[in-house]
Amino acid sequence: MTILDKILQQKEMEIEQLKKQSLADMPAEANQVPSIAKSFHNTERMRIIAEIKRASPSKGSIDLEVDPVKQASLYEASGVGAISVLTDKTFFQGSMDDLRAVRKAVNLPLLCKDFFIDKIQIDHAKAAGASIILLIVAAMSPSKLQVLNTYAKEQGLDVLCEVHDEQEMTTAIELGAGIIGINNRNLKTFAVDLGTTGRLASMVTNPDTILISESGIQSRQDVEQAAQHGASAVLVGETLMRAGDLPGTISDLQIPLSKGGRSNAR
Ligand SMILES: O=C(O)c1ccccc1NCC(=O)[C@H](O)[C@H](O)COP(=O)(O)O
Repeated sequence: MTILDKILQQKEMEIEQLKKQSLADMPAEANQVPSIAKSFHNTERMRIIAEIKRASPSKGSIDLEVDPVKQASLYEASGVGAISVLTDKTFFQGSMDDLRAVRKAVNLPLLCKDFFIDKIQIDHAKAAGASIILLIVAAMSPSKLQVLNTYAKEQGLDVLCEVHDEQEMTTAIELGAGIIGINNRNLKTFAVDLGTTGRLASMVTNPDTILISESGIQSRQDVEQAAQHGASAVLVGETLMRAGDLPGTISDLQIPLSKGGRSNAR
């Protein structure tokens, strides 16, 4: 059984519990933040989606003591374009409370980074203040992907559709995904290959698609490589969680996109 299979098995159990809980909605104004779909278009510099990541299956503990509000506020002050909050408890030591607290502290788009396989999870993410949710193509059938994608959009949420191989990219394109995350990490083996972004990005012909390179980004050189392939954003977790000089590290990664981002890049 792969780690992704184990995570999804755990999610099935959590979903049963979620169905028994009632939802306390966030105040409507809490979700009045610019959407990634709008703010990442025609960007003149690489947008950073900075992740709050206490631990992970591949790396174990990263920073178990992190204060998510303090970290998110530092990210915002450093000029990131969005914040990703890992809300999974079992494998990443995160929580929906983290997302809720961060929502109250910053005025940026928030990605609820979890393993969505049911509408009820989308309801909870929205209630906690998410502006965008993650749909991992490898985690479900194309028909379920379509159902959850439609449902999230009906709730006013953006969707980050995550792919790792050619077949998944074909599924994302057929879905009409406007925001595609190319995960450089294989979620079954943990192997990271930054070349994944280049390989899969070349399949995307719609110049309006926002491409995000995810995982394993450590340096300005890595970001330059992602930019060459049309990415206008990078999702960075561990490197920022461990950075000694957070503003300096973020500034270093925000490279200029000379042609004004992907829409003008082809
Ligand atoms: O990070 C993991 O070990 C992992 C394992 C299994 C499923 C998902 C996993 N990570 C989620 C992510 O997508 C990353 O946290 C995110 O892309 C940032 O990656 P990094 O910059 O390498 O911390």
